[in-house]
Amino acid sequence: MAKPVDFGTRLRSAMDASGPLCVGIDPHPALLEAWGLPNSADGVRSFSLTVVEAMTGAAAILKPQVALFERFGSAGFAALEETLAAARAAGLLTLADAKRGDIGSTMAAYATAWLDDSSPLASDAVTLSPYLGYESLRPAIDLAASTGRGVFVLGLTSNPEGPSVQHVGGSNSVAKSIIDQVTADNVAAIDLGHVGLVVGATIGDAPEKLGIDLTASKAPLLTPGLGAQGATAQDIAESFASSYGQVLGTSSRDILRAGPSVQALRDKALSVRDELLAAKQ
Ligand SMILES: O=C(O)c1cc(=O)[nH]c(=O)n1[C@@H]1O[C@H](COP(=O)(O)O)[C@@H](O)[C@H]1O
Repeated sequence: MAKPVDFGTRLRSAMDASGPLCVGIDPHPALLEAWGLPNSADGVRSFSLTVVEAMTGAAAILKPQVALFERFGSAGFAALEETLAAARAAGLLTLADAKRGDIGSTMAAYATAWLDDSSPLASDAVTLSPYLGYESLRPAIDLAASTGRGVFVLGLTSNPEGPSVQHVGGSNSVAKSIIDQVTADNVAAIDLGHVGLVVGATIGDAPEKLGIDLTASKAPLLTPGLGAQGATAQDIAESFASSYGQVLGTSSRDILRAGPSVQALRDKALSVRDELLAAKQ
């Protein structure tokens, strides 16, 4: 069988075609209510399919937040499967925000669930938590490589509690050690590698303070924190500087609040995308 095109190449093509934007599908109860939808699996399905329709051609990738589907059990997972299938049919990449991380043998099962062609939940990429040690993620990193998919490993997260773990060690910080290992996994990539990093839009000068070189990592950089958590495209441009070309700006509530009108959602996403493009230095 022909080797699949690698994730970094597929993501770069999508970013070139539609802009450097990832739209989160986070069907929170308050958003469902604002959209006039029930707080149920049916409501979540309708919400998510509307986002897929609105974002076709306006975003490079969609990021369904798995917990907001999972809360409805099997019916919620069915809605997630339908959402992933609709995105695929529309030519949109998908990033399952599941934040998985476990001992290697269990990690292999998580990898199969989110990254194997045979799984109904197969996505183009999945978010991973490296707290059990970066190498414990190996089954997912390797399966992603062999199936043309990607992973996004938490590096410097957007929440205020993140530094209490990630900055520990100063110039030899926990975050730097994770990012160094991502860099090693992406070494053969020409442009973007298949191992992405989650680096919040809210991190300020943390990379500089911690001596972290995001550019050398060749990682696609997912930057939550834009919009609802207070960060702007300009903040991202300042924090990321020479790695800005790797940035995939991501926003959920700030864009989703424009719904339920498909046109209003699309217009809002396009304006966030244009701000990201304009902030490029
Ligand atoms: O991995 C993530 O997506 C993530 C990492 C992080 O550091 N911060 C963060 O906010 N996220 C997710 O990104 C989304 C942000 O949502 P908004 O704040 O509504 O834009 C949520 O789904 C979070 O779970």
